[in-house]
Amino acid sequence: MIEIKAVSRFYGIYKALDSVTLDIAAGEFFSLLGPSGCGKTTLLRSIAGFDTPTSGDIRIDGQSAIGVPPNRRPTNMVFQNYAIFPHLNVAENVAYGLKRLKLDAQDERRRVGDALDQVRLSTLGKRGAHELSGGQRQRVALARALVMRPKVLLLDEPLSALDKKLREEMQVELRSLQKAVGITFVLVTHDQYEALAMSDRIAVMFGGRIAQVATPKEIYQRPLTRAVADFLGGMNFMKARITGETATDLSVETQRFGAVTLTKPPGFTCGTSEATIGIRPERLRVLWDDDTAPHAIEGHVVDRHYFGEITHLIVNVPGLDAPLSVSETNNFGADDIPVGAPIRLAYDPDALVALAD
Ligand SMILES: Nc1ncnc2c1ncn2[C@@H]1O[C@H](COP(=O)(O)OP(=O)(O)OP(=O)(O)O)[C@@H](O)[C@H]1O
Repeated sequence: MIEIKAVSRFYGIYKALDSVTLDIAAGEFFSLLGPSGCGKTTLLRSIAGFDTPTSGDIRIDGQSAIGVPPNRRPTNMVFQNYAIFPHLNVAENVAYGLKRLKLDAQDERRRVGDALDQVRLSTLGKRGAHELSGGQRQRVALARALVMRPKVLLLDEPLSALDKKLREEMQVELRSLQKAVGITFVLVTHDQYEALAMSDRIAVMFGGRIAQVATPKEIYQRPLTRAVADFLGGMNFMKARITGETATDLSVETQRFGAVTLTKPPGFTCGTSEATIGIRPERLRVLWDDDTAPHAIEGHVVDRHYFGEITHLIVNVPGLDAPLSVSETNNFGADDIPVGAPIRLAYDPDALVALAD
């Protein structure tokens, strides 16, 4: 549906996009995720036609979009600071973009009604724009884009102005809206949880480049680089000695996690004697009383942070460069483990990943 081929964008000598190549499928909910300044908005604006790549090609629905103005593309964009007109009511706001299509009044009414239904605002058509909550205003902005019946909806941090609870509700709503309308959504966000919760696939970007493209589960559980692992959540990083290497695998020996064979990440520099490996904090499980596990390590709790449903334990393990971070649910009393207590942690060797730098 959208083919991005070797797209670069220079601002003077600054490279905001560095040879980005990416395919987004029809009907996909695709997220561009990365820290501020990584180039994700520039890429989205290039798909919309508000920015022009310095080199490379963007094809939408099989046709090159380079040189095609935004209003001639089968795309529509929902901006971060969604401008809705304060002097128009909800239905008039939604109808605004349709005026240039010069539809007959009945057609126009039907399309506005459909768009309001899609965002569950059909009872609020007559409301003034200033009489709406943040979530309702966001839905008006979505309806304004959907009423144009685009093949691709581009969303630039659409939920960032909403408070946490409403944002989480809107994430669920946006996801089901996308499934219901069946069109391609491309979302820009710097919030990893938002990307994980909503997307079919995520591209993680750093410094104008794509670091990894994968499903939420794969990118969280199998990050290819240290930076991707770190951006997507907590990760315990460790150095491991390389004892064997094939085209696809890396055998390593670690101080406390023993000898393991891991998938070699593409881009891993061969010929080094050390690798970085990682394990997510929730993949370390507290062993209580007489519990046993095929793989376990021992240490002492040096700090504890309470987060309601979970507790983070910081565990010192002799022989490791840094204490381990452990995320445990509070169902069994992890929030009561005293600082200083000895602790045993179970893990599954499959949870270890080798990471390229
Ligand atoms: N018009 C411009 N002129 C010069 N530099 C620009 C321009 N627009 C963007 N940049 C630079 O290009 C880089 C990428 O910007 P972009 O807005 O795409 O980042 P982003 O990942 O979307 O960040 P944010 O989340 O903060 O919006 C940034 O370093 C930014 O300063």
